[in-house]
Amino acid sequence: MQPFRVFARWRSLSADESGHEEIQREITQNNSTLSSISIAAPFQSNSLSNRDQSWSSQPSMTGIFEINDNNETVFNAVVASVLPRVLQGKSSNFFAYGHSGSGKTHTIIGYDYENTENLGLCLASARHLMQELARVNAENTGDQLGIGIRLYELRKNSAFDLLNDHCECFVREGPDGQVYIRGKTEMLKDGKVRVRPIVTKACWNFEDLSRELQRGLKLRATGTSTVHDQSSRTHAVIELEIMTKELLEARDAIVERQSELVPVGKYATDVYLEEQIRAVVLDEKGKYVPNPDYRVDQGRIDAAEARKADFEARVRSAEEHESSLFQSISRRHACLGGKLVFVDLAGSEYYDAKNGSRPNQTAQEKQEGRQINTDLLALKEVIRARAQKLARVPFRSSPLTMVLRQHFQASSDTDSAMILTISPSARDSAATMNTLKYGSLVGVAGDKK
Ligand SMILES: Nc1ncnc2c1ncn2[C@@H]1O[C@H](COP(=O)(O)OP(=O)(O)OP(=O)(O)O)[C@@H](O)[C@H]1O
Repeated sequence: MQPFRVFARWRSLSADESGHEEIQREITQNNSTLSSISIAAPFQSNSLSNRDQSWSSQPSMTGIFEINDNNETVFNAVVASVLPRVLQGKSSNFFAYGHSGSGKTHTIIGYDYENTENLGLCLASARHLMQELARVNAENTGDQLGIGIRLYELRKNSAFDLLNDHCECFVREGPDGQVYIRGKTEMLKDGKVRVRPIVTKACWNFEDLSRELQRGLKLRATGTSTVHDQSSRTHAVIELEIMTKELLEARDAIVERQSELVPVGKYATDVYLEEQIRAVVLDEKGKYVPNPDYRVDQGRIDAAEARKADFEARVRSAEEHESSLFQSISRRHACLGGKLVFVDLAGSEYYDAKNGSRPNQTAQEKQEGRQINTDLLALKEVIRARAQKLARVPFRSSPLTMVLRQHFQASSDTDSAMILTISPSARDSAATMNTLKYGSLVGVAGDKK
């Protein structure tokens, strides 16, 4: 079986492309279950050099969807088979990769929320999971299972929380090696401090979840100025996790305890530094020497450290409570913690290592373009390293792979997939070919041992 499944999806010509010449394409089913795509660009296309006028991918595609295939067909082929595993508490990741306007959002979320056959992969999955959870909930009177949704867009080192007013959060690796996405430290009205992570909204039925998602996506649009182009300049991440109210509360309690620890930890550091500074003076040669008139108040340092240790213990106790609660609920419901992660990647037009940045870009756009290239290259390398079972997987290479690390580590690659969204318009030949080249490299990664 292919270590990481790659699919390609041709979208139909849009209204303003009607009359455009289409890319000539051919699919070859190889001896394995994998297919390859050959494309021959029309000769009047001036977007390709002669060298690039025809090209064949390696056998790397698990499936290829044609323009008449709707979202339901894609869902059935790509995601439906992993849902039973998610209902066993496992995780899977799905990526949409393609240039701006090629159909990533159409595939991941969909634009028609009313017709089930048009729901994107994320909403269709949520609908199926909610149906299953409703059946389980009806049979038991104790735990009520639902889906926690997180929705954020990633740009450089920041994540913008679309379920929390587009609040900016930062991607950081903690001393424990885990990656955290946290907002700025906020001072609340009651004087308490809070360090917000990305918000998880608990939903108990499909309609609520769909509404939350739509509300968040509107923020994505209004949080930017030139909507279409901007949406391609961020990676949108949607996480769906099966959970209960108690579990969510236990996780909120951890955040609360961690927030309480922040000022206490800072005070302990300040006290230590203050004491060390008072304990030295500058001599006539400008060197720091011990201050004969001051003795470090070790008692003050110890008291601050003891208080910090106390608050650290409170965090650990909240974490232990969450962990034991998780274990006890999952003994009753194996689906707890089952997770699906969908990533609508930034436009692949930025991934053009050979030709560099696009014309007419501002300095900021160029810098963002470079970051997106780094992210997309890093993602390919992570998938390749995992498929080849290398000892070192380069998760730290970019903020995107840092954020996705926990999801990759929790999931099996054979249950994850990338969908390459491609336009059949000859005008987009170069972009389409770049997308196919990238996907082909991802798809054959496991064979290059
Ligand atoms: N397979 C498809 N069938 C029908 N229409 C499609 C398909 N794919 C995309 N479209 C339409 O094409 C347009 C652009 O698609 P979409 O917004 O999904 O592109 P995108 O890749 O997400 O763009 P961006 O990266 O700029 O956000 C939309 O109007 C969408 O409805």
